[in-house]
Amino acid sequence: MTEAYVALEGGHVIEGRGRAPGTARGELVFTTAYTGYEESLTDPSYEEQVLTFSYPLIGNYGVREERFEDDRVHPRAVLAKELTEDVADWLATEDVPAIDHLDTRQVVTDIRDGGAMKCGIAVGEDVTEEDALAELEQCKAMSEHTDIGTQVSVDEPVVHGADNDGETVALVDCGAKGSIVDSLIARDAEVHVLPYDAAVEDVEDVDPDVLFISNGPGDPANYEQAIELVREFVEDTPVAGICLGQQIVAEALGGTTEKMNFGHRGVNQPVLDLESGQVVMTTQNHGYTVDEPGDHLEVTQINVNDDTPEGLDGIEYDVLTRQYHPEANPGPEDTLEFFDDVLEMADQRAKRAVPADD
Ligand SMILES: NC(=O)CC[C@H](N)C(=O)O
Repeated sequence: MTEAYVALEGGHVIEGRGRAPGTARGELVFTTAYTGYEESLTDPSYEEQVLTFSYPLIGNYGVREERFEDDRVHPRAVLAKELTEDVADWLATEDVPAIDHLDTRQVVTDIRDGGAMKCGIAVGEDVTEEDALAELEQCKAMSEHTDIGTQVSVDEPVVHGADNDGETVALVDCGAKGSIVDSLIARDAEVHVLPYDAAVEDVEDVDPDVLFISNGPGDPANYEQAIELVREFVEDTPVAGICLGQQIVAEALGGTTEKMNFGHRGVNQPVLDLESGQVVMTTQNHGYTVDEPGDHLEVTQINVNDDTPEGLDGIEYDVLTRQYHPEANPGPEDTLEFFDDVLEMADQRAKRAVPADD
């Protein structure tokens, strides 16, 4: 019989039904997303995390590659109340341990009370509680994954939309979701995807209209090179960022970030635009947040639930960032116009740089 154990920080072990074998460890988090499991499971931002779905049935519309955000599953393991055969088989093929028939309400309550925590997972014919505890023992805190970018980034620059006539984007790939690239290409941008540790010269070679910092896993403070790029280019080049990108931009420009208790992960996080007064529903997946924006950035959007910064604008620089995922996938498409706004910012800047001949 397949055994399946989750060892929680503090040593409490819970038992479930094994659906995909293996051992794993990671930061235990939950998402309230009720659809979009293929997109969430292939989102590189979940690297080094163990993902619990709070929605009880996961997999009821199958598994289709065209909905993937990357070419592999990123969470180290998956927990749910009920996983369908399709999803369990997919995770087994990907060597990602999966457990269901757990009381996920209790797991979510534990995370809400204790914060995102370390955990150890063991699933297999003859694994024991001790195997899960041994994984927990070796589990690192998220901030200790100091070079996590190397696990999720391209190794070499890749160009998408080379025939496009629009803005040239240098996208620093800290674990970019495919939909971010797709959203830019769909707006006629030429997208140069650069490694997370790209040098200043690599960006200069692209000569971009906008420097765009992607989403990605882990602690923003560990992306020192991307922070440096923002500092280096922000005076002369518009800068944009999504999720980790917003945090990196804040770190670069005198702001601060902090770890949240259990973060925001779901597809119905309400965000208020402070200027228009409009509230939109957003997709989110983050465990860190901007604390202080610093003197060069202004908070333009906030989370309705806890007032954390959701959008930043540059005060004297051309900067536009979002903490949520405007590209959706999964989730509501209320915020896709962020990409239009970023490309418009780049276009306006280019026009200012080359005064019209009259
Ligand atoms: N989706 C993301 O980019 C996540 C950003 C960062 N790793 C966080 O957890 O806050």
